[in-house]
Amino acid sequence: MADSIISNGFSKKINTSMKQGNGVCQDGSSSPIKAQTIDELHSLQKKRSTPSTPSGSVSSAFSVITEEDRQRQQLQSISASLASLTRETGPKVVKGDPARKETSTKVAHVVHHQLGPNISISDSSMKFTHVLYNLSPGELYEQAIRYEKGSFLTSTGALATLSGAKTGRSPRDKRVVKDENTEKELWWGKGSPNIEMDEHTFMINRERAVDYLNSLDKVFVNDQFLNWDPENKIRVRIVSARAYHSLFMHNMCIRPTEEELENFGTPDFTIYNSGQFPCNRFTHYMTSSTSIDVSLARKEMVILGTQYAGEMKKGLFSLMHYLMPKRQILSLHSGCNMGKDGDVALFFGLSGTGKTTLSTDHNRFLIGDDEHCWGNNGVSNIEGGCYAKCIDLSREKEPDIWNAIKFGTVLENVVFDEHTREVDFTDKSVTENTRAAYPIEYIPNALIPCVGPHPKNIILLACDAFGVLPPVSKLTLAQTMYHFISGYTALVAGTEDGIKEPQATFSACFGAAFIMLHPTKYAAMLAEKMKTHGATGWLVNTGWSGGRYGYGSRIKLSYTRKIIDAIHSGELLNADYHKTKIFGLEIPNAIEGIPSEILDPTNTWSDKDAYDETLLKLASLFKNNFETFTSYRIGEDNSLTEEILAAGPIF
Ligand SMILES: Nc1ncnc2c1ncn2[C@@H]1O[C@H](COP(=O)(O)OP(=O)(O)OP(=O)(O)O)[C@@H](O)[C@H]1O
Ligand SMILES: O=C([O-])CC(=O)C(=O)O
Ligand SMILES: [Ca+2]
Ligand SMILES: [Mn+2]
Repeated sequence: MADSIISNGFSKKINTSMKQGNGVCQDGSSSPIKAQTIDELHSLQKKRSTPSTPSGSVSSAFSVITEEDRQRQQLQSISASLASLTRETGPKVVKGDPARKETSTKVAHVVHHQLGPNISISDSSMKFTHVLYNLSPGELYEQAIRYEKGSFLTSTGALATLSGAKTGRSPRDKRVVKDENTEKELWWGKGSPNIEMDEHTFMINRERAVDYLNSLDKVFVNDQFLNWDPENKIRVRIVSARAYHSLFMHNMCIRPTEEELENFGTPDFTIYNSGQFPCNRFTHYMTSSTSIDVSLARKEMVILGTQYAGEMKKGLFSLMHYLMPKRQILSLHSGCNMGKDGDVALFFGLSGTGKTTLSTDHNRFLIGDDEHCWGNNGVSNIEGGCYAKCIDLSREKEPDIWNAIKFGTVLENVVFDEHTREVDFTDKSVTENTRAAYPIEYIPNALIPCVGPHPKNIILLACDAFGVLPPVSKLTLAQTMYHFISGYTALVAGTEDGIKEPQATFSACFGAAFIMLHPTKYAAMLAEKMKTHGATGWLVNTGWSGGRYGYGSRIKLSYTRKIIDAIHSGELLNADYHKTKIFGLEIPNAIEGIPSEILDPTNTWSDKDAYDETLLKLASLFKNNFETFTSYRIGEDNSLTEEILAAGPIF
């Protein structure tokens, strides 16, 4: 009797002896533990999480399937995702970490295969693939720290990771299957991000990725959602080999509730991330050891040869750029926030121009920092998280982003102190593209669910390293379209001998790398929506002022924030303006809190000839870039097209 241990692990013996106070000397004043052995103690530590749907016969009157059936269906669905198409059978999948004896012995949920008489059994079809399904951040931290080199806890609790040889996306290795449908539907050829491949080659790469995943002891599977608009939610499954990838997507996609997960069903789209494993250079179409392949017909994406997690995020964004316009919904590479009065602003811009920095605004509600949809009911965020640049991040200038770097956040490619684990955000030793991926609710004034009414202001951000664009200008609808289609920014690329010249980048719709249809399709939708809802367009230069890179300096973030405040408040809508030469931009004469002279670049450049020369140079770059679009029609008739052409630089 005395040593009977009841099933939940509590020892009666210890409990009774404690109550009786039998005079035995006990060390310390705290109450003794309810276990007799170390193993018992450890078993007390972890409470099993209960499924929110009661299992077994109790609920059978209401639920159609039992918990056990549901679990089996879920594993079958995962096995089907991982099926080798040549062997026509899915791997044996089992839930749990293979390193844990308790889980690996419970192999009751093995998927049953119907092996036909002609299908030979191979070694790989005999082994188990352990599935780590929708793990929590805590579980993923442990997996990363134990098994992935370069994973460390930083001083604020964020997980530092290394993305490997690739620290940015590989747009020249992004391929899309061209078949009879996509040949007609998608944008192909010059300027298009869609590099073609045939279906057979896709299958070769898919098989390579799936075989790689099945050769592992364990894979991570995330079932999550895209798009906060409930009517246009997309279910995605991400199969990956690294805890880093699983945690990144946990943060970046919308996290399902327990109930939503139970009813998840078959995903609308699946990513196979075998990024540690290269593609085969002898395979047709391959030009490097990296390939990121999309098949819209199969609703699948395969990643080989790059571990950069942004490929998954932006691969899904490309998918949305295909699916949403089919439903008359515009997909946008933009940040989005909302004021207390419900005024919504969109922030377009290429990488590094300020979408995340400026949409994260302590005085406004954050709807999202990077990817949105604009439909008939308003805007919705596609994602469940934010992806901020971290280089030179400071607590003073960007407090909300700084504070979001805590437990659960993935910190990519940052450098930290070996001992204190404090991150040095100025260190570019690994890359300049250091990043933090965190759930959107880590920003205190995030609006959940992430949806809002129709936008009032459309802010086009350009980081102009030539320093000739004004800090802010008000645009006509035609000018907004011209600059939207141009998608200009200029960054600084270092050359071997140390001379640093600004490099103009034009990327249609401020995200040519992600669009799937011709840019004019998105532009026409934007024009129509801006007209219908009376939105105003603005061009904001978050780049250089007072001279080009090397002479002037980047405009202070605090000034840009004041400019943005004046747009939101309506102050700028009714301000006095004057027009610039060549670009014909309307510059406000004054803005509260900003020295007026900085608003017009003709004041800030000390060398006026250099200014004129640089302005002309940029204008001709715009003109050359726009040439490819002059033959396309935008909107119902030709009038908007002509207006847009006339809204470019004139010289
Ligand atoms: N005046 C300014 N306005 C905006 N950002 C500025 C300014 N000056 C410096 N910055 C810096 O520029 C960077 C803007 O990066 P941000 O993360 O907002 O880019 P993004 O547009 O979201 O790009 P991506 O699509 O790649 O995520 C930040 O590091 C920010 O601190
Ligand atoms: O995709 C990435 O790596 C980062 C990003 O948001 C962009 O480039 O627009
Ligand atoms: Ca961003
Ligand atoms: Mn982006």
